[in-house]
Amino acid sequence: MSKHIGYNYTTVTQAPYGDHWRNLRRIGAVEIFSAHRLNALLPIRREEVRRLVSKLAAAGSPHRRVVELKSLFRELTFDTMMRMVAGKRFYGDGDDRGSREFREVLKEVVSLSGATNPADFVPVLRWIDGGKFEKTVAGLARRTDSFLQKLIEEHRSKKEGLDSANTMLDHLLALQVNLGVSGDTPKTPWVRPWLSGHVVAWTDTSAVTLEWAMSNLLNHPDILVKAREELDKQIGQERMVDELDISSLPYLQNIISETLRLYPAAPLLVPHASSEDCVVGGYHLPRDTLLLVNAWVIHRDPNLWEDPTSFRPERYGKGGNESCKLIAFGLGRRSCPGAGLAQRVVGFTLG
Ligand code: HEM
Repeated sequence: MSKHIGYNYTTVTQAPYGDHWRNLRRIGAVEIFSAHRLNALLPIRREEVRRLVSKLAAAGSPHRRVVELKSLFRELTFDTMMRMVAGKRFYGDGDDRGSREFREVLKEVVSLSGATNPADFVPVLRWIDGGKFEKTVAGLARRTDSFLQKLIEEHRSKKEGLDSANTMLDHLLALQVNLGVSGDTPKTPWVRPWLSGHVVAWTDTSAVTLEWAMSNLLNHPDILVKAREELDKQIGQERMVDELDISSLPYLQNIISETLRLYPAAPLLVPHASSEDCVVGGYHLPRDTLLLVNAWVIHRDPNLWEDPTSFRPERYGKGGNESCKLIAFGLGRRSCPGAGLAQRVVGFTLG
C-alpha cells in the first residue's frame, strides 16, 4: 500500500518522520486546517448539511418511512470533502462516470488500507499469493493518480463550472507557484501525495462515526431525549444548529466522544514503525518494527473505564479526565490533523 497508493512513502500518512513529512503537515496546518481556512469553507459544509436535511425530510414524508442513513451520510461527507478540496460534488449533480469511478476506487483503497495484507507481516505469503495483492494495489494507485492529475489540470486551466476560488486544491497550487515550483513533477511530488493522503484518510471516517452516533442515539432513547432537550434549550426549535453553535452543546460533544470511544473509525489507528530501538510497554522494539495500536481494546479496557461497554456520554461530564484517555485520533506528532474538521462536520450534522 505505502509503495503504490502512498506514492512510495511520500503521502503524509505513509511518509516516515523527517523533513518531507514535516513540510506536508506544515502546509496542512497553515494552508488548509487553520481556523481561518476552515471558517472560510463553512458555507460549503452548511449547504451540504442542509441538502441532507432536505433529503431526509423528502424521504420521510408524507408518512413515516424507513430511511437508509448509511449511504446518505457517505454522500454528505464525500460531497463536503470534494467540494472543499476541488469545488465540485461527486454525488447528486456531480454524478458522472468519472466521479462514480473515483468513488469506487477510493472505496477499494480504503478497504485495503490498514493492516489487511497478511504478506506485510509474513513475507513468505507474498510468494504464495503470486504478487496478486500488489498488482491490485498498483492498479488502484494508477487510477487514483490519473484522477488526481485530471483534477489538478482542471484547476490549473480554471475549467468552467468549478467553484474554484477558495478550494484546498487551489491553495495548494498557489503555494506551488509561490514556492517557485514549476509543476507537480516527479521531482516535486507533493500535491498529488498531499491530496491522496488526505482524501483517503477523510473518506469514510466521518461517515462511519455519524452512522454509529445515530445508531447509539436510536438505541438509547433516554440519551436522545437529553440531546434534544439541550438543542431546544441552547438553539431553539425555530433555527437550524450552526457549526459555530456546537461549542454550546457539551452533551452532544460527549455523545460524539462516547461514539468514538466504543466505535473508533480507525480501530488500529495507522500502523507505526519504530525509527530507532525503543521500549514500549516494557517490550524491546528494534528499529523498523511495525507497531499496531489497538484503540478498540484500549477504549474498552475495564482497568481504564468504568462499565466500559456501556454507552454513557455522562462519563465525560464529571470533571474527571475521561476524554484524555481517548485515542480515536491518535496521540502525539502523528495524530490526526483532520480531527478538528471531523468534529465540526460530525457535530454539525448530528445537531
Ligand atoms: C472521525 C473522523 C476521523 C477519525 C476517527 C480519524 C482518525 C485518525 C487516526 C486514528 C489517525 C492515525 C493516528 C496515529 O496513528 O497515531 C489519523 C491520521 C490521519 N488523519 Fe484522520 N481521522 C478522521 C478524520 C480525518 C479527516 C477529516 C482528515 C483530513 C481532512 C484526516 C486526515 C488524516 C491524516 C492526513 C492522517 C495522517 C497523519 C500523519 O501520519 O501525520 N482524518 N486519523
